[in-house]
Amino acid sequence: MSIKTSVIGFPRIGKNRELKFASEKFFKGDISEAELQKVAAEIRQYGWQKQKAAGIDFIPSNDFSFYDNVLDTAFLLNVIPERYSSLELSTLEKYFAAAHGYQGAKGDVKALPMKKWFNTNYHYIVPEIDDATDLKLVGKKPVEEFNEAKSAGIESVPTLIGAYTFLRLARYNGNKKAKDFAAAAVNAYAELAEKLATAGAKWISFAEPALVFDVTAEERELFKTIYAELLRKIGEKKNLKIALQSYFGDIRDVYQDVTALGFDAIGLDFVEGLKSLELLKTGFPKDTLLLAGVVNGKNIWRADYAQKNAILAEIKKYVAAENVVVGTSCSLLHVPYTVAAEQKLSADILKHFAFAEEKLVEIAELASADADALAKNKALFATARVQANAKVQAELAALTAADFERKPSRLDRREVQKAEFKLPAFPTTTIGSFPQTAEVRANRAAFRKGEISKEQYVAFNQKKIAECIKLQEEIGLDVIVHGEFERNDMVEYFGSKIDGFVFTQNAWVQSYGTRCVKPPVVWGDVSRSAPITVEWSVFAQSCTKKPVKGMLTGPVTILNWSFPREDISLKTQAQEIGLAIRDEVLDLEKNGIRIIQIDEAALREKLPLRKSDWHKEYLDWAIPAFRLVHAKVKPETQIHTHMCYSEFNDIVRDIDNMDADVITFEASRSDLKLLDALNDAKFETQVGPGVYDIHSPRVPSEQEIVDALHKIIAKVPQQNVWVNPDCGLKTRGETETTASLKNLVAAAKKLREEK
Ligand SMILES: Nc1nc2c(c(=O)[nH]1)N[C@@H](CNc1ccc(C(=O)N[C@@H](CCC(=O)N[C@@H](CCC(=O)N[C@@H](CCC(=O)O)C(=O)O)C(=O)O)C(=O)O)cc1)CN2
Ligand code: MET
Ligand SMILES: [Zn+2]
Repeated sequence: MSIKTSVIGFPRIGKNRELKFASEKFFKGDISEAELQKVAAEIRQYGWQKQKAAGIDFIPSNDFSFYDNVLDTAFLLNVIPERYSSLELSTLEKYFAAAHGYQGAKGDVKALPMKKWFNTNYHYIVPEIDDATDLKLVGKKPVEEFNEAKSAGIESVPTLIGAYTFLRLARYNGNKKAKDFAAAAVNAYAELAEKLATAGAKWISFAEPALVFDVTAEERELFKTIYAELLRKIGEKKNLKIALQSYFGDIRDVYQDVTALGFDAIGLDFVEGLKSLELLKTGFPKDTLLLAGVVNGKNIWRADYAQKNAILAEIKKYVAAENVVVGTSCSLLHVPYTVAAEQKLSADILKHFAFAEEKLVEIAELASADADALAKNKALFATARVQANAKVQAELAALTAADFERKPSRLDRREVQKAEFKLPAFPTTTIGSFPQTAEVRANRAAFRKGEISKEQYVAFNQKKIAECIKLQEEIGLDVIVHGEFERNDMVEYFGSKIDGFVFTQNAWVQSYGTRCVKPPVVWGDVSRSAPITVEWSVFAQSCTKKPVKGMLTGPVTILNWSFPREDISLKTQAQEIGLAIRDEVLDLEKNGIRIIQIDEAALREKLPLRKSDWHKEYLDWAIPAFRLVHAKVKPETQIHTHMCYSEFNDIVRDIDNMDADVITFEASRSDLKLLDALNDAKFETQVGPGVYDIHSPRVPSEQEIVDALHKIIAKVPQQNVWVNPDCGLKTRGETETTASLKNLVAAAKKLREEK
C-alpha cells in the first residue's frame, strides 16, 4: 500500500505570470471582468491537473486568489470596511479597491495596509475590524472553487484560512478585540462547512499558521474556544472530516490542545518546525491522519530522499504508518512553477532544482518509495554539488573580531564627519532609486536582448544620471543619489554581478498582488571578481560637488531575498556575501565616494517568529554580517543604511548595534511608537524616519512634512534627524516625485529657520 500524499497550496500567478498581466490589463480597463475570470479559471485548472497527474491525494481548492487569501477571507466573512463596500463597483472591483486603492469616477479610497506574511517575502492585506463589523458568511468562493474542481473531475480539499489566524492577523480599530468576534466567526465557518459538505466535500482544511508564533495564554484560550465549538457544530454533520494545518514552524504552545480537540487530520511542519518531532513523541491521537510536511515548500532544491525517509521513519515510530500522509511543509506559493521553463542553465545545475511541479513528483516518489527514484536521488546526493572556493574559505577563516569592529567609535566619527561634509541641520536626501520610467526599463531590456551595444546602454544611463543629479541640485537636496537606473531589482542586480549565484529566466514568485520577484540562487561560495557599482558612482560624483551616496545592498538582504544554500549555514553565506560587498565598499571609498549606503531592507524579514529564537538563530549572525561590510572604512566615510519595515521596536538596540552612521526607514504610515522606542533606547545612530509615503502617488504638502518633522523632533534629538522619503522612488512617476521632493526640502528649510 502506497502512502497518501497532500499539498497545502499551489502557485497561482500563472506559469508565465498570466494572472499578473491579465489583472494589470483589467485595472487599465483593457479587458473585461469575464476575460480576467477566464484567465483565473485556466490557472486553477492547470494547478489541479498537475497535482492530479502527479497522483496527489489531497489536492487543495480555494488556494487561488486574485490578490491575497487573507483579503479573500475578509470578503468571505463580510469584514469589508464601509468605504469599500459602499463604492458603486462590482464585488471584484471592491476587492481590488481594498487591495490597492481606488481613485476614479466612483470615489477615492486608499488601500488597506499590507504586511509580511510570516517569514516569507509574500505580503498579505491586513483586515480591518471595528466595533460595528458584522462578521458573517457572505461569500461563496470556496464553494464555487470546490464545484469547479469537481466538474473537472477532482475531489479537492477546500482550504480556508482558519478563524484563529484570521482574527489574530486582523487590526482592531474599536474597543472590541479578537475574542469578541469568535462566536460570529464560528457560526460563519460552520455555515460554510455545511455548504461545502452539501456540495460534496469530504474534507475541509483549516490553515492556522498563526499557531507557530509565541501563543499567549489568552490567545490559547481563543484558539481552544473557537475549535471546540466549531468542531462540535460540524460534528453534527458526521460525513465531513476536518484537518488542522499548521506551517512555518512548530506549534509547541498549543500542541496538547490541537491533539486533544479531535481533528481528523493534523498538519505539522517537519522542515521549519524545530520541535515538531519532539512534540510528536509526547503522543499523537489514534485514528488521526498526520499530514507530515517533509518536502520543503520554500526552497528550490531537490529533496534528499535519504534524509526525508529518515524523518518519515522516525515519525512512524509514533504514528501508525497508514495514518502518515506525505506532503509539503507549507504552500508551494513560495516557489516558482517549474524547472522545465529554464532553458539557459546547464543540466548539471538544473538537476539539483525542484520547483512546485517537481516537488509534486518528489512527494509522490517519497510516498511510493519507488526504488528507481530512490537510487537516482541517492546518486544525485552522493557527490558534492559544488567545489569549495579555497580563497573565500581562507578569507572566512582569517576573520577576527577586528573585522567586525569599526574604529573609532560612532560618536568620535561623528565629529570627523561634521567637519568633512559641513551639512546643514536637518540634512535632506533620498533613499536611492528615482522613477523607473518605461524608457529606463526599455533601455535595460534592449541591452539584455543584445539589441543595443554596451556603449549605447551606458550612454543612456549616464544621461539619466546627469539629469537626475541636476534635478536633485535644483530641488536643493543635500546628499545626492545616482538614481539606480541600471538596476531591475536591488537584490537580483547584485546577485547577477557576484560570483557564486545563478539566475533563472522564469522562476517568478509572487511577492504581493501582481508583483513578483525572481530570487537569485546561492549556488556556491560567493565572491566578487570585479567592481560592480564603482563606475556608475564615480560618474555620478563627477556631475556634482555635493556628496553622492554610493548605493549597495547589504548581505542580509541579499541572502534573505535569494534562495540560500542548505549545505552550509546562513551565517557563513551572509559572511561570504558580506566579504564581497565589503570589497565593493572599499573600492567605492578608494574612488572618492565619501558616503555609502548599504541597504538592509529585509533585515527584519527573517527575524524568527518566536522571540526566544531571535538572537541565537538570527541576530547574532545578521548584525555582525552587516558590521563586517563597513568596519574597515575611514572615519570620515559616512555609512548609511536603509530599512523598509519600521516594525523594529523590539530590536532597536540591535539596529543601533549595526554601527551605521545614519539610518533611514519607513515611518510615515506607522505610528509614533517606534520614535518612543528610539527615545527610550537612547538610539545613537542618526535617523531619517521617512516623512512621506512613497507607495502612493499622492504629493504631500510642505505643511504635512513640517508636521511630521515636529513629531519626530519631539522624540529624537534634533541634531540626529535627517529628512527623506520612506523608501526608493522607483515605482513613482516623475512629476509627483519632483513636486514631493520640493516640498520636502522646503519643510527642512522651515525647520532650520525655527531653530
Ligand atoms: N527582491 C525584492 N523583494 C522585495 C522588494 C524588492 O524591491 N525586491 N520590495 C518589497 C516589496 N516587493 C516587491 C516585489 C516586486 C516588485 C516589482 O515591481 N516587481 C516587478 C518585476 C521587477 C523586475 O524585475 N522587472 C524587470 C523586468 C523583468 C521582466 O519581466 N522582463 C521581461 C520583459 C519585459 C519587457 O520587455 O517589457 C523579460 O525579460 O522577458 C526590469 O524592470 O528590468 C513586477 O512584478 O512587475 C516590487 C516590490 C519586499 N520584497
Ligand atoms: N536603495 C533602494 C531604493 O531606493 C532601497 C529600496 S528598499 C526596498 O530603491
Ligand atoms: Zn525601502
